[in-house]
Amino acid sequence: MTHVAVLGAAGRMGQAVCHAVETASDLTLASRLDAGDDAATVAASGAQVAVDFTVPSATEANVHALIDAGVHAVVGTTGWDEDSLGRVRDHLQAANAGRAGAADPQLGVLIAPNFALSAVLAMRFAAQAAQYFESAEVIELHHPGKVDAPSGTAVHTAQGMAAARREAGLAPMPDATETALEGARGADVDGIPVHSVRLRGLVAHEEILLGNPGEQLSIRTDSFDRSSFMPGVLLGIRQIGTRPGLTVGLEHLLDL
Ligand SMILES: NC(=O)C1=CN([C@@H]2O[C@H](COP(=O)(O)OP(=O)(O)OC[C@H]3O[C@@H](n4cnc5c(N)ncnc54)[C@H](OP(=O)(O)O)[C@@H]3O)[C@@H](O)[C@H]2O)C=CC1
Ligand SMILES: O=C(O)C1=N[C@H](C(=O)O)C[C@H](O)C1
Repeated sequence: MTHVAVLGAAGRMGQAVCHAVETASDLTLASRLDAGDDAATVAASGAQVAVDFTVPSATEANVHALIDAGVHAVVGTTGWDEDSLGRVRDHLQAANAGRAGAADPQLGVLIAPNFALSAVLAMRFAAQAAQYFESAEVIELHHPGKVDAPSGTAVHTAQGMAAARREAGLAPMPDATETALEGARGADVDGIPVHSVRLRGLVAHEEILLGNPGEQLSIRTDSFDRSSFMPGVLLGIRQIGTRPGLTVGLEHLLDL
């Protein structure tokens, strides 16, 4: 039986994760934490794994506190960049070196921009397709309660496509626009325009558009309900104990 703590338990994702953990026969919900609670206290609740769906401003400090407390972490919160990921990687390396040969397990942290299978596949397909098209843009569409823009998924998608374009030696995308209003062409993520829509009724959606003369490829992922993220979160909880160090992206846990 794996004991699980949930950080951000009262939030939209936190509530769904608590329910998923409570209904899984191999997991026990050890503690629920929210704003004002100290992440270091999860070890006292007996949790071996903590799940973080909080806010971008809190998640990195939570993860460092969890590493210090000797608890594996599964993180869906957005806001990570190369610097913050590097700090977690270094912290884990030092912590695990200190635990080498000890009875305590080596610690793992999984940080995934998106836990939905459709989104993970969309990102993979977009990176595969990117080198074959002159033009590429990303449109992400979310519920209006979302605190950040662009979405972590859109940033990860655009970065993967930009890397594939660079490796293939593609020229910058054609774009003769003289922008009259700032923002009209979206945010620039490694040269790929990313557009953010916030609309009541939506949950989490993304469309990747790739264009060539006379043709277009559209790749679309829709999370109509937060249940779409739960199989990925549960997979992360079940596997993180056997994956020491930092893993970024659910694709590494899937047989894709
Ligand atoms: N990777 C993925 O698949 C997914 C990622 N996300 C991401 O997950 C994050 C949460 O999303 P969502 O659930 O919609 O957001 P919510 O705003 O609904 O929930 C966030 C919760 O975290 C709480 N919180 C804030 N600070 C802390 C802290 N220091 N410690 C513990 N809890 C804290 C908030 O409490 P209070 O309101 O009192 O401040 C709130 O209850 C976002 O970054 C979102 O982008 C969302 C869906 C899927
Ligand atoms: O805030 C959300 O809702 C979501 N956030 C993540 C993101 O920013 O990519 C994942 C998903 O899109 C839902």
